[in-house]
This record gives sequence, structure tokens and C-alpha cells, in this order.
Amino acid sequence: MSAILTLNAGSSSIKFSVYLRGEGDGGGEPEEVAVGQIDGLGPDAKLILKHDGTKAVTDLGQADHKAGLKAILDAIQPILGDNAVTGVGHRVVHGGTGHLAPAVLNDEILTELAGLEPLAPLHQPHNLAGIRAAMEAFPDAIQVGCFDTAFHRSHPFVNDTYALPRKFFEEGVRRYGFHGLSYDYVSGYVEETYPDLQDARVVIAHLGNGASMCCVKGRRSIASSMGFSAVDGLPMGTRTGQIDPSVILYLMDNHGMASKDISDLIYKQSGLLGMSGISNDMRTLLESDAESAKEAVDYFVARVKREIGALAAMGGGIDALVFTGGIGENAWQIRERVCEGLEFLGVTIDADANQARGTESIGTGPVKVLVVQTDEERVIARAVASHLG
Ligand SMILES: Nc1ncnc2c1ncn2[C@@H]1O[C@H](COP(=O)(O)OP(=O)(O)O)[C@@H](O)[C@H]1O
Ligand SMILES: CC(=O)OP(=O)(O)O
Ligand SMILES: [Mg+2]
Repeated sequence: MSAILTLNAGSSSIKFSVYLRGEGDGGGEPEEVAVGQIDGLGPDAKLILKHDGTKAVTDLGQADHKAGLKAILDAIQPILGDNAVTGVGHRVVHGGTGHLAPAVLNDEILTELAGLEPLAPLHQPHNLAGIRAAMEAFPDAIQVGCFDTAFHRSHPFVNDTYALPRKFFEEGVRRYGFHGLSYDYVSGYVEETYPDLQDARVVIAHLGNGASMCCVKGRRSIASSMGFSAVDGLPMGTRTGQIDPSVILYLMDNHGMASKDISDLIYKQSGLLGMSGISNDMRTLLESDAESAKEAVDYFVARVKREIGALAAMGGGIDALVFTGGIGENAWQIRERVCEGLEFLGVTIDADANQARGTESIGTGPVKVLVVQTDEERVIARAVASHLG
């Protein structure tokens, strides 16, 4: 048997999976044998590993992305045993205009991808560090990059551009959209599981530490809430989401802030953390009695609602609303509050079904409302398997 490893460095986590394939499996579906993640990167990181029907949680204490990756490579060695890793698949958040499909990585592509780091500072450097570490750890394996942006390259021009002079569009100042691996998985899952949703207009809310939304029609992305970078659209754990560009000019002119300070502010100090002054973690905010925590959650919910309306309009209507990502999958309170008042769109949910963990279909009106566990790793593993042939 040979093994495929997938690495998915998010802003607050590194997710990974190990898959096995028999000789001559061709591009067949790889079998997942272990899955895990490092959660809460920072002062209180934890390694969670699920394997052979067991779940082990190891406290790592202070761990950044680099320490997390080392812990993952150590933890999977006993699982790999004698099975050689022949392919490693990586989530790469930004692929620019050039990457419409997964690509076998080499030094030239890595240099090109490093040029996109300023547009995804919470992800791209970690994605590339993971690739370099995997090249060192598994020198005989192919390294396949799977791009979050690729799924959205089907956007029509109006949803791909800003109203700037045309030369900036040509230069690559576009609305790329992110979380594409998640949207790819979820839209495929929805179409396969619900035959009445073939070619349907599906609005997917990927709500995690990073959060975005997408309107998908017939498995193609029509529009996304994220744009040129992964800071646009919804407020997130530590990111502002959409902000008037004049606020940035104001900060430069009145607070003497330079590009690095502003980047730190809009990517790392804002969103749920900045508004609440308490935490970027939705769990903590939902448990808190502080007014600032309540206001941060109110703002998050309001922005998700606004985006549902906008994306339903872009799709010419809505047949299904899907919640996914750490918050979308787990926080029933957020789903309930988001759906409140959306009856005019045909979105209504059953309160008990929404609160029952593991219930997938929670809608009671004409619009199907689904809670789907995303699986970016499977999309990556499939891409690696198809490259291995
Ligand atoms: N039970 C829960 N209730 C509310 N929020 C949750 C729950 N479980 C996880 N989350 C949220 O999910 C976020 C992580 O989402 P995830 O999609 O895994 O993150 P990343 O963006 O790093 O990939 C956490 O920051 C936390 O706010
Ligand atoms: C693009 C992005 O925000 O990713 P994540 O949610 O994994 O941080
Ligand atoms: Mg993620």
C-alpha cells in the first residue's frame, strides 16, 4: 500500500489526513485511515488525532504553525508504518489568476506563490512552509497544490472585478474568492445527496475562524463574499471583513499607520476579537455575558444575513442554504439567528432539528436548509490520487 498525506493550514488550525491506496487503484477514491487537526494555534494548542476508532487529544501548549506541523509529522509516523508516502496534497489559499486546477509543485511555482503572500498573510506563508517541510520529509513524494481560489475562477466578469481602471484588473486586482476547496466539496456533496438540487441555486455559508459565503449554481461559483484577499466580506475571528477603503486612508492620515500596521489591524486585531475585546472564538463569545461579546455576535449574524440576500439575488433566487465550517457546523445559535426573519426568502427552520447535533436537513420551508460537514482534505486527496494515476 502507499499513503497520501493532506495538509490544510487554516488561520487558527492545521488539519491533516492520511489515506491509503492499493497498487493499481488508478484514480479511485483513497481510503482515509487517520484524520486530525491542531486546534487553537497560539498559547494553548491541541493535537487531535482520530485513528482506528479512537480519538486522542494531546496538549501542545504554546505552538505556532511550524511547531504544529512537526507535531503532525511525528504523530503520523506510527500510522504510516511501512507504507511509503507517494503524494502530499496541500491546501494553498491563493493561486492568483494562473491556477485553475491542482498543480504538481516545484521551486518555480513556489516562488510565484510566495509573491501572493501579502494577499493572504494568515495562510499563504504557512501553506508554503508546509510544502517545504513536506518536500524535506517526503522527498520521493509528489507535492500537489490545491488552490482555494480555483473554484471561483468561473465568476462572471461583474463578480470578478472592482470598479477600478481596467489596467488593474489585467494586473490581477480581482475578486478571487477563497474557501474554494470547501465549496467544491460541499456543492458536490449536496448535488450527490439531494437529486432535487441538481443545477440548483445554492448559497453556502462557510463560517469558521475565516468566514465567507458563495453562491453556487450547477456546482459553479457565481459570486463570493471574499475578494482580492481573504479579509473581505464577512467579519471573521480576527479579520474586519468588508470595510470602506476610506477608513484605511483615515488611519494612515490620522494615526500615522503604515501598511504593516494596517495589515496587522485588519487581519489580526479586528473581527470578533477586536469588537469584543475578549476572544476570536465564537464558543467563548456565545458563553459570555459581556455586552461587547453580544455586539460582536450581533454584527456577525447581521453580515451573514445581508450576504444571504445579496447572493440569493446574484443567483436569481435560492433553492438551498448550507451551513458549514467550524461555526456553521457547530453553532446552532448562530444558524437560528441567521435564519430568523428570512421567511420572505422561503428560509425557515425547525428549532429542534437545528439544535439536534448531526441533523443535516433543518429547513421546513421551500428552501432546503442543510448543515454539512465540510471535507477540504477529501478534495485534496482526490486531486493527489488523480495525479498519481
Ligand atoms: N460548538 C461551537 N460553537 C460555536 N463555534 C464553534 C464551535 N466549534 C467550533 N467553533 C468555531 O469554529 C472556529 C474554527 O472553525 P474552522 O473552520 O475549523 O477554522 P479555520 O478557519 O481555522 O479552518 C473556532 O474559532 C470557533 O469559533
Ligand atoms: C481563506 C480562509 O480564511 O481560510 P480559513 O477559514 O481556513 O482560515
Ligand atoms: Mg478552514
